[in-house]
Amino acid sequence: IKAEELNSTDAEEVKCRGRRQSLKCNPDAWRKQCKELLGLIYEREDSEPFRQPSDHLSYPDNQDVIDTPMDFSTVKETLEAGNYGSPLEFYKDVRQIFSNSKAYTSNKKSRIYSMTLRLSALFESHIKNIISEYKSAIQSQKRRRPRYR
Ligand SMILES: CCCCNC(=O)N1CCN(C(=O)c2ccco2)CC1
Repeated sequence: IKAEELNSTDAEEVKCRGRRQSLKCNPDAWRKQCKELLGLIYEREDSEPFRQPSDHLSYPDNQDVIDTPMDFSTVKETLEAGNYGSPLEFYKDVRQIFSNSKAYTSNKKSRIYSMTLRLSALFESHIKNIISEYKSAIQSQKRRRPRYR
C-alpha cells in the first residue's frame, strides 16, 4: 500500500505509532507537563499562601465559606501519587484553589486574592496547551473504525 493511499486516520495512527514518545502522541506526556507547571507555580512568591491547607485558626470563617479546601501541596501529592487520571482532573483541583480564595475574600482588592489572580493567569496560559495536546493524543489513539485482528 502506498502512503498516499492511507486515509487520514491511518496516516495519523502510523505517524503516532512511529512517534509514540514524542509529546504530540504520548497520552501520558501531560503528567510531566503538569509537574513542570506546578514547579513554575511554586517558584512564584504568589503561591506561598496556597502551598499549605488554609489554617482555620487565623481565618475562622474559612470552614463554612469553603466546602472543598484545596492547596498546591495536596495537588502535588495527588499528581505524584498518580491519582489524577487526566490533566482535566488536575485542572479542576487547581481551579478550586483560586475559586476558594475568591469565595473567601471580602474585597476584590485583598492582597491574597490579587495573588491568585496573577497565579491563575500564569496557570491558564500553560494548562490550555497541556489539555489540547492530551486531547489530540487521545484522539489519535482512538481507532475511528473497528479493526479485525
Ligand atoms: C502558609 C500557610 C497559610 C495557609 N493559607 C491560608 O491560611 N490562607 C490562604 C487562603 N486564603 C485566602 O485565599 C484568602 C483570601 C482573602 C483572605 O484570605 C486564606 C488564607
